[in-house]
Order: sequence, then structure tokens, then C-alpha cells
Amino acid sequence: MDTFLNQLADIKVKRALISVFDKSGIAEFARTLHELGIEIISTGGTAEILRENGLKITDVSEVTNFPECLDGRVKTLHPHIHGGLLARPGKKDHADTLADLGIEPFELVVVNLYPFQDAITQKPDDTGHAVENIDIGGPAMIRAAAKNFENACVVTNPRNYPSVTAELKSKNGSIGAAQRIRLASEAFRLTSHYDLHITEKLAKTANAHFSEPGDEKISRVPGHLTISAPSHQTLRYGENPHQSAGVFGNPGEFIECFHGKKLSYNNYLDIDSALQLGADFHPDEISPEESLCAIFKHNIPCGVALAGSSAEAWEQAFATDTVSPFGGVILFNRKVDPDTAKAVDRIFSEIIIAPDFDEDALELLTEKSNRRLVRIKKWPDGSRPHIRTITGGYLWQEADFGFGTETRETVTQLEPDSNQQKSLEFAWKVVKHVKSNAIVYASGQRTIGIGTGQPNRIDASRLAVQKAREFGHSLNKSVLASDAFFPFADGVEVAAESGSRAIIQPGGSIRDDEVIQKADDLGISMIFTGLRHFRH
Ligand SMILES: NC(=O)c1ncn([C@@H]2O[C@H](COP(=O)(O)O)[C@@H](O)[C@H]2O)c1NC=O
Repeated sequence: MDTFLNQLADIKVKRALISVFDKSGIAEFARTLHELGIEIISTGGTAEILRENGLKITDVSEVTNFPECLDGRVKTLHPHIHGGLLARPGKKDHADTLADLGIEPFELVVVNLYPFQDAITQKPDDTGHAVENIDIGGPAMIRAAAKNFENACVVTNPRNYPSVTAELKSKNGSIGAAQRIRLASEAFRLTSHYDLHITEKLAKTANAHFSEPGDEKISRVPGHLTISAPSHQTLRYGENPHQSAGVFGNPGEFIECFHGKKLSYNNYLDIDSALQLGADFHPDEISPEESLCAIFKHNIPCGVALAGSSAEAWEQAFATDTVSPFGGVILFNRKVDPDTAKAVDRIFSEIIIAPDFDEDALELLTEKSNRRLVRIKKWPDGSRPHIRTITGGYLWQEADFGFGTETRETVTQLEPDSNQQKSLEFAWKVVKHVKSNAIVYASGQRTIGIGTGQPNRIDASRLAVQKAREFGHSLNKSVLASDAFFPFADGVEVAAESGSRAIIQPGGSIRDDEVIQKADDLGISMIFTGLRHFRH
């Protein structure tokens, strides 16, 4: 039996300490306290706002008998404040100490913190600004009151004002143990989260400005991995129905599922892969005349095309493989118009993702309640690292961003012509998003054969050829992209036999000379990118 928990009772609030950076809703909240006869003590800016709202406030400096000083770095850091937050008045020796030292307890503490995260987002290169936004007194008060949930209630977010107000009103100024312990847990979560952001910012600053000369790439790896992300959503299940699962962090910054059932675990994975491919064809970075459609299934693109309209792009992407897209995820990089909606409506797809949807398009697409519609609010920009769990730890890496544009080199006697060049660039961007070993055949700016997930490159090549033939595509005059180098010349042979005329690949094999010779012998042009796009 937990005797500590069993003796917890309602506490009558007589004295409240309020010190908030975010002052939204604070005047209304304080008014309720005032009406319940609760004395309010506040720091400078908060006291000012409350007084402007006609409330009677005692300044913290009156309680501490010390002025707020050092640009506000010291305001509440005083035994008359922290004694009042940490005391257990029900314990005789504590009660005696309070009386001897003239300290009065606080039963309610309302504090929210300097916005450190906003500060570093708004001014990422201003360390002085970041430092001034590290709140010290606030977390100290929050942690003290949260530890003392036996005798105090701590409120750290304006979203909790209504429930606390309601309880205080219904209990004539008292507050129960359930609310106190729940808010204490929220308070510790807030301060730990807050400290993690500071830790990461300072570690990044140290790495960027004070690391020893050496490998610049290595200095970007964090010395300690800290992940702290609030729960975003509990999912019905994970990859399979017997696995429980949840989403953490803030995917809502990037996407909004506004129609259909809740997104599932596998949906999140597919949407993420589709978004990353879409970001490589960002609408502002391609010709305004071009629209992208990418169809994903099980995290793998099964058809991608860039065309003069979204409807045309869909037809071409779908034609790549007319079996796999059923129940798949379709991404467009432009607003979905009625023609596109009519075209995609011909098959069942789980999710349609786009930056926006025309009203007429929505009318048609929302008819099916089991098809999720997702709006893209923001494209990923490659600034976030990729983190995976492995047995016993985590793997961390920077996002695979960029395409090796600066390191391109034609290595064969034959140069690709301008049409082939365009087609190669398209295929290279697509192959980056195909699971390794990956081979993509393209014609113009559409995929016609995708070979994916094979443990050797020659099988990936054969699979791509086989799929192209199965769906009636001629590979004659096509181009080919390979996510990593050809270890042997046989990959070039398969490409040539199929009719392909140009290849893009990273290069870097010890047999590159043989591979280049084979391409020259077969009259194929070949570009080395100097950059690999493995996707394990
Ligand atoms: N240093 C201190 O003693 C201190 N005590 C409270 N604060 C913070 O000052 C802010 C409120 O200040 P004001 O009421 O002056 O607007 C709150 O975000 C609170 O967390 C402090 N500021 C920073 O550390």
C-alpha cells in the first residue's frame, strides 16, 4: 500500500504565485482566483498586466524584500519564494521553520517559460539571443511546486486554465490530488523537454564552432542522442494488427489528413516516403509547366511521371505498372483539379496527397469514405536527420539530400543528348527513393520499369526489364539509373540488350574501367554522379 498517496487530500488554495511569459488568458484566470479570495503574488511584467486588468497584486519583490535584478535573471530565486513552494505545512518541523523564518506557503503556482525554441528558430545564428531566452527561475519554480504536489498545484500551460478554474469553483477554492499529480507530471515533462532543446542547441553550436579540425562530416554527428517528442496520436495498431503503436512529434506541421479514416502506421510510412520524393520535385523548383505524380505501395514508388498536367502525369505513372497501384498512395505536387480527380477515381487508392484540392475535385474524391485525403502543408527540406532503432541502440544519419549535381561527369565517348540528359536527371531523382538495389528505366520523364529491393544489382536490372515488358513498354531508346555503381560490366550488357541508350550511376567500382569500356563498345553514354543513393 502506498501510504503517501493514500494520505493525499484536497488542498485549499490561499496564495498563488503567477509568473508567465505567455500572458494569454492569464487575466481571466487570475480574476477567478481573486473572486475566490486567493492572494496573488506576481513578477514584474505579469503583475503589470494583472493590475491593468483591475486586480490587486503583491509584487514578488515585496515578498523577497529584494529587487528583481540583473536584467530579470534574478527575480524569484529566493528562499521566501522557494521555501513557500517546497514546504510541507502539515509536518510540524516544516510549519515551525516557516513560522520562524516568516515564509508563507503557496498552494498554486502558474508559470510558463521564456520561449527558447521560438528564439532559436527566429534567430538561429544569434547565440546571445538564445542564451537570454534560457529561463532559470521559471523551471526552478515549476520543479519545486511539481515535487511538492502533496501541497501545491502547478499550472504550466494556458490550455489547463479552464479545468483548474472549473475545479476551484466547484470545490470552493480547493483542488484535488488527481489534478495536482497530473499537472505535476506535465510540468516535469515540460522542463525536461525544455532542457533537451537547450542541450541540443548548445551541442550543435559547440560542434559547429569549436570542434577540433578534422573530418567536418564527423563533427556534425551529435555526441549524445536525445529524442524527446510528445505523443501526437495513438494508433489502432502498428505494422501488423497485434502490435500497439503511436506517432510522436509534430507530423501536423507537414501534413493534414482531412478526409477518411485516421492514418495508420503503414500509412504514415508511405506518406513519408512519398513526401520525400515529392520534395525532390518541389513545385517551385521544377518548370511551372510540369506536374508530378508518384504512386507508392509498401514504401516503394511503383510509378512516377512528370507531365504537362497532373491528370497526364497520373496516366503515365499508372501505366508503369498497372497492377501495383491498387490500394496505393498517390502524391501530386500541384493542386488536384477535377480532371485529375476523375482519372484517379477509376481505381481504389488508400490515400491521395497533394498541396491542395480544387472544390469540384473534392466533391468527387470525398464520395468514398475509405479513401484518405491528405493536404501537404509544408515539404520536408532535408534538415532533419534520420534515426532508426537497432538492437541495443540507434542509428543516426543526415538526410540523403542533394543529387551530386556538382560532381557529374560523362565518362563515355558518347555524351547523352539533351533529351537523354533530361530523362537521366528524372530517373536519378526517382531511383534515390527506390529500395536498394534499385534500377529505374525511364522514357522521357516517366518511369517504365522499376527494379527494387534485390540483394544483387543484376537481379534488380532484370526485374526492371521484366516489369517493363510485362506492362507493354518498349525499352528501346530508354535511359537507366542505378542507385549505386555497377560492380561488373554485365549490368551495362542487360541495359544495352534491352535497348537502353544512356546510363546514370554513381561510379566508384574497382571495375569502373571495364564498365566504361563496355558502354563504349555498346555505344551507350554514361554519367557518373559521384554520389550514391542507397536506401536500405
Ligand atoms: N530569474 C528568475 O528569477 C525568474 N523568475 C521567473 N522568471 C520567468 O519570468 C517570466 C515572467 O516574467 P514577467 O512577469 O516579468 O513577464 C516567466 O516566464 C518566468 O518563468 C525568471 N526568469 C528567468 O530566469
